[in-house]
Amino acid sequence: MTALTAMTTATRTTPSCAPAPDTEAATRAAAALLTALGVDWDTVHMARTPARLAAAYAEMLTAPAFELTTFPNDQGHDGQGHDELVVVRDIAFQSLCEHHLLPFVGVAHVGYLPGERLLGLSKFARLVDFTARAPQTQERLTQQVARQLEKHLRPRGVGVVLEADHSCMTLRGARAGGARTVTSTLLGTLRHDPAARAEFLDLARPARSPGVR
Ligand SMILES: Nc1nc2c(ncn2[C@@H]2O[C@H](COP(=O)(O)OP(=O)(O)OP(=O)(O)O)[C@@H](O)[C@H]2O)c(=O)[nH]1
Ligand SMILES: [Zn+2]
Repeated sequence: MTALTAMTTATRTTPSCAPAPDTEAATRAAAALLTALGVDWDTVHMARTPARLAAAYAEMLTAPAFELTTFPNDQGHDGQGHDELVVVRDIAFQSLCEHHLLPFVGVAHVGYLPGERLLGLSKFARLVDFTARAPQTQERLTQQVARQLEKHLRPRGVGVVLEADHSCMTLRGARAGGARTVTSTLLGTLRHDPAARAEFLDLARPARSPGVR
């Protein structure tokens, strides 16, 4: 099958989006919050700060729609398709912890053992970004990315590893600067087959500083 044919037989799925934010109401609320916190924002320099704050949160909470394009997995040797792991490492993401609405920022390593469908490579990053733009916990974000891949690709296995710095834990509160949280969700063969699990986790191994074992 040619690449062109594969394109024409790709299936596309547009994930559903949250309703558009009411930026005027958010701006009024941001002004009230700053006032309640004792911040004198009604100055030449800060007059637009409530609007900027509202816009910043609206941007961080609004997921851009995209199409989750998949292709038939029939282009390998003898039309057998690709039957080994596909892993996209180091996908930068940012989200907001649902407890403090402060950012947690890190990288995602996402992979799968293909079945009948292959995913367009850019869609790993789009799916992570789409899922991250909401009040989240790292655990739920990890699981939601994995479940979306399972639902749309019906692969033999899925693996997702996220590493992130939570600013609610590093910039305030515990002030555990440098602490990094690692979460994983493994499904199908990657969960149950020890060799496949080990191979995926090796490929998705959290980055280590030079000299750290
Ligand atoms: N499991 C999990 N916890 C998170 C995540 N993001 C933030 N938290 C935690 O949510 C908890 C909220 O705890 P609370 O005691 O209600 O909030 P708090 O008084 O501000 O707690 P401190 O952060 O310890 O000062 C904190 O322990 C946060 O570190 C996440 O993605 N997953
Ligand atoms: Zn938090």
